[in-house]
Parts: sequence; C-alpha cells; structure tokens
Amino acid sequence: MMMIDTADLTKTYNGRGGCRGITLQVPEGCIFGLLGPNGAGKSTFVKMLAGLHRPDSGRAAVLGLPLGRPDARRKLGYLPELFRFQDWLTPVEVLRLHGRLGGLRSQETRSPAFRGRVRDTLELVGLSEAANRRVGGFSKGMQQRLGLAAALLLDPELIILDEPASALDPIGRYEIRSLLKRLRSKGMTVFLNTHLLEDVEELCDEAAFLYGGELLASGPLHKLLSGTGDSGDNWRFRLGGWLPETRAELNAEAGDALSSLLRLVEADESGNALLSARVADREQAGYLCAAFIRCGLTLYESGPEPNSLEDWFLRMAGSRQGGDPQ
Ligand SMILES: Nc1ncnc2c1ncn2[C@@H]1O[C@H](COP(=O)(O)OP(=O)(O)OP(=O)(O)O)[C@@H](O)[C@H]1O
Repeated sequence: MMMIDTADLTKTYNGRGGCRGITLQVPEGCIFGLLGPNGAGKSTFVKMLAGLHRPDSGRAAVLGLPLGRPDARRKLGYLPELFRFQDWLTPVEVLRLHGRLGGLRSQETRSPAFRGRVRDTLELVGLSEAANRRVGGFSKGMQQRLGLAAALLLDPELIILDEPASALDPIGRYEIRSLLKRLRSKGMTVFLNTHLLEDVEELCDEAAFLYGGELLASGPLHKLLSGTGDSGDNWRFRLGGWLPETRAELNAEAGDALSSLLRLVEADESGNALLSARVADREQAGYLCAAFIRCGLTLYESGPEPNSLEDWFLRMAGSRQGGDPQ
C-alpha cells in the first residue's frame, strides 16, 4: 500500500505561494525525503498531509484513507517545523497531554501500560534522564527530541517529520539518524522534510524535489542521482593496458580538444586506469571510447558518474531558474 498518495494536490494562500498540482506516492516501509529550497512549498504540503491545511483542490490519501480521517490520524505521528511546548511541563506531562490529544481517555493515560510507553519513548529519543525536568530549561536539541517522542508516542505506522534535526548537534543528528533507521527496520514509514542533504543521502530510499510550489522530480534516490549522460555529466572510463606513453597516443588519436577533457583519476602498475571526462553529450563519450580502442586499450566500463545529492539539488534548482544547470 502507498502510505501517502496524492493527485494534483493544491493549496495556495489567496492564490499565491503554497504548492500546486502535487502528485506523489510514498511506499510503505521507506524513508522518503522531501527536498527543495526555502519557500518551495514543502511545509504547505506537509501541513495538508497532517490535516492542518485544507487543500484548495486535488485528492490525497494518508494510510489509505482520505485526508483528515480520525482513524488515519491515530496511526500518524507528526513533528511540526516550529513548535514549543509549555515551559512549565515536564516531558512526562507533555507526552501525557499528547496521549490525550491522540484520543486516549484521562484514565488510560494514567495506566501502567501508558506510563511504560512514555518511559520507553523517552528512552528511545535519549531523554530518560530529563523525564521529570521542566521543558523551560531544555536546549533546542532536547526540545526537538521531545517533539520526536510526541510523534512516536502512539506507535504510529507513518511519521511525518518537518525538519527533525535542524536544532541538533552532530552527535544528536547521528543518534536521530540511527533511530530513524531502526524505525524503518521495524516497518515504520518515515516522511522527512529536511534541508540536510547528508541526512537524505544517508537515510532516504526515495525523494522528491519541490521548486516554486511545483514538483519537479520524485522517485528512488539512486535513480534520481544516476547520471543521464546528458550535457554537463561526468563520464568515467575503466581501462586496461594503460602505459605512461598512452596519454600522448590518445592526444593523437582523439585530437587535442577531445583528449583535453580527459582526467586520469588513478592508474596502477598493472595498467588498470580510471579516467573521467565532462562530456557535452553521449556522442562525445562514444568518440572517446573509440579512441581508447584504437590505442589498444581494453575498455572495461564506461558510463555517466552518479551525481552527489548537492550537485543534483543545485542542478534542479538551476534548471528552473533558467540558470546554467551545472
Ligand atoms: N500562511 C501563509 N500565508 C501566506 N503565504 C504563505 C503562508 N505560508 C507559506 N506561504 C508562502 O507559500 C510559499 C511556500 O511556503 P512554505 O512554507 O510551504 O515553503 P517551504 O518549502 O516549507 O519553505 P522553508 O524551507 O523556508 O520552510 C512561500 O512563498 C511562502 O511565502
């Protein structure tokens, strides 16, 4: 089942901003990253999924149910982007309140089972020792962990996290990443809105890119990052039979202009070499392959190099700005 399934989902603010025509599917059991520059419409989209904004048009189902259905909400954990807990409450009290907001009766939140759940959740996010301290004295990172605990409290099937690691130090981020991986291994689906590209690179199975309120790309991360062989891609070539004098032979065979694109990345004493070139198109890569063969080299492998997520992000944003999509 798709945990999130939207078709043409639109929400603007008096006809401006927001996001428009978003069609997106999030499969069960994955970590999904929503990316895009400031003002791209990510939080607007996330708020619709969490039932905080009503769409202007389009359709959406969360956990197989139409938006806003109480039975879907109960299986959904949500960490909003900017939140504050009441300074005078302790984490145990905050979670009790969230239990009530999640539909539990007062009596239920006093039961040993619920208290055990609170204890386990606080331990999960590393807040056991602060369980009975006032939230007013918490660092931003501790508040963020408590927000995550509130999202996880009722054992949801899907959690939607809006910038969950933005206030955390590197150790805190490492811990949250490990936690999210553990949650995925238990079958939970995680929808992550984040600016932290390294988190997406390490965690996400799938991703989507919003820009100016529109969805520009979505799918498995490895597919999004795989090079296309189009203009501006780096190609790599794995070769055998490389000798010190090969470079000069290549200049003669391929011509100076083409061979000047080539960079020797590494070569060993057995003649194995890795070369890379930023080509204008696939044809240019093909000419280089032909030149390698004419020079008597063995061509083991040739293809576009995968992009880093940062390259991809800048390229996607650049392509829409009409800038040079490098
Ligand atoms: N309550 C609002 N009233 C009017 N315009 C809004 C409101 N909330 C968002 N917008 C506008 O909608 C657009 C998308 O904003 P949104 O907060 O969804 O983007 P975002 O991708 O989450 O940005 P960021 O990464 O900076 O949090 C922006 O142009 C923003 O100014």
